[in-house]
This record gives sequence, structure tokens and C-alpha cells, in this order.
Amino acid sequence: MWRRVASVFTLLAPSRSSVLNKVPHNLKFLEVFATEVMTPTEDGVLSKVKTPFITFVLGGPGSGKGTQCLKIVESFGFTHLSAGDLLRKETSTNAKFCDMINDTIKEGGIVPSELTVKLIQGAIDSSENYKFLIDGFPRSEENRSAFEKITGAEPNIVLFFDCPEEEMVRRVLSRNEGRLDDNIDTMKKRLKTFTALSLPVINYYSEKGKLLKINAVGTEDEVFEQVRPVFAKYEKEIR
Ligand SMILES: Nc1ncnc2c1ncn2[C@@H]1O[C@H](COP(=O)(O)OP(=O)(O)OP(=O)(O)O)[C@@H](O)[C@H]1O
Ligand SMILES: Nc1ccn([C@H]2C[C@H](O)[C@@H](COP(=O)(O)O)O2)c(=O)n1
Ligand SMILES: [Mg+2]
Repeated sequence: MWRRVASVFTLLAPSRSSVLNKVPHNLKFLEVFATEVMTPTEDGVLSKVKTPFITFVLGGPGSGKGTQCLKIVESFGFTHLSAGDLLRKETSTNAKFCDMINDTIKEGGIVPSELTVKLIQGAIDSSENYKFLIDGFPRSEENRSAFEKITGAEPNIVLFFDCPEEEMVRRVLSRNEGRLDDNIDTMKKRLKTFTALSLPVINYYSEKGKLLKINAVGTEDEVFEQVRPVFAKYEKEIR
């Protein structure tokens, strides 16, 4: 019997009552790519629970992360969680943080990690899916460590869309979606933030052997032809 994935965080946080506690050998789910685990239901019957498969999707502003995520969703059935979209949505539902989020976005900065992780955590917990694309996160070492600390989880894989600055600027300035940050002044600041704060995270995952670098130059379909085999390789874990 299949059950929806339990909260990724109740699965992973060892301090709470969690399925993790019932897995032998102290293996971390996300490191062993297990996709199911036997866990007792309230009536004591063992049932299979799908375990989460997390992909972080990184790249500079306008490198095409969101565009490629939509294609991955179509082909591989992931749930797409864009950290930027979650923050923008929060500005219309949470008056307390509205100005802070908008100001940070306009200034090309990074919103305090605790809030962003909370939004991602909430979105994962309320999803019926077990495979997630977390787009535009982590954007700093602080983001990364907050996610690990709060959730106890790590990504299975990390995609990095590598794009020259001139191309990112061209794409952002012709995006035309009415975003607060699609202007040259904010874009210059975002590129500085990317170099100073996001590249170290990309290097971190590269050193851990989790980074898959994609050349983001080319048509959307050409770029996706590099992305497709990445997920095809993990077919067993994500089907
Ligand atoms: N391969 C491509 N070639 C040309 N234009 C592209 C390509 N991929 C995406 N675009 C366009 O570039 C713009 C930026 O793409 P997208 O929104 O996917 O980038 P992003 O990495 O999510 O950016 P951000 O970090 O600002 O959210 C969009 O208008 C999109 O249609
Ligand atoms: N981890 C994140 C992700 C996004 N933001 C803020 C700052 C970004 O410039 C903006 C837009 O994000 P995008 O849609 O381009 O992914 O949202 C952040 O503070 N922290
Ligand atoms: Mg985007």
C-alpha cells in the first residue's frame, strides 16, 4: 500500500518522532536515494512511504532556471518550488514582511533565511508529491546552512545553469513579466550578490560531487536536452 510522502521534515529530523528513527544503520534517506521505506501506521500495519527526492536548481539571475524547471515538471512530474515566487506570494498575504521582502528584492539582496526556509518547508509539507525542484535556493551559505539545520535534509542533486552575464542581462531586461527586479540597476546588484554569495554555494556542492553543470546558452530546447539525461539517470528513484 502506498501512502503520500510523510512530511519530509518529520521523515528527516531525528529529534522528532520520525520514520528516520526506524531506518536501520542510521542511513540518511537523501544520501542513499532510497525511495520507499516500511513504516507502521497507527493500527500497526506496515506500509510503504515514498521518501523525498530534492533537487536544488541554481544559476544567476535570468539564467533560465524557472524555464527549465517547467520542462522538468512536464517530463518528470516534479513539483516546482521557486523561492522567489514563494517570497513574492508572501508579499500579498503577509503584511508584516511585505515591505522587507520587496525592499530586499529591489536592492538585489537576500531575504533572511529563516523566512525562506519556512516557506519552502510549508510548501513541501502541503504537497502530495515526493520529488521537488527547489529553484533559486540556496542563494547563500546562510541559506544552505539554515535549510540543513531547520530541516535536517540535503539535496539529492544540484543543477547549476551556467550562463554568461551579458546573456543573463539580455534575458532579464526582455522578460516583461512586471517584476520589481527586472531593471538594469537591480540586475547589476543581483549579479554582484550572485558572485559574492551564491557562487560559494555552487562551489560547495561541486566539491561534494553533487553539482551538475548545464551550459545555459542555446535555445530552451537545446538546454533541456542537457537536463533530460540527468533525470533519466535517476529514473528508479523518481518514478
Ligand atoms: N535558453 C533560453 N534562451 C533565450 N531566452 C531564454 C532561455 N531560457 C529562458 N529564457 C528567457 O529568459 C528570461 C529569464 O528566464 P527565467 O525566468 O527562466 O530565468 P531565471 O533563472 O528563473 O531568472 P530569475 O533568477 O531572475 O528568476 C525569460 O524571459 C525566459 O523566457
Ligand atoms: N533564496 C532566495 C531566493 C530569492 N530571494 C529573493 C531575492 C531574489 O533576487 C528574488 C527573486 O528570486 P528569483 O525569482 O529570481 O529566484 O527573491 C531570496 O531572498 N532568497
Ligand atoms: Mg526564476
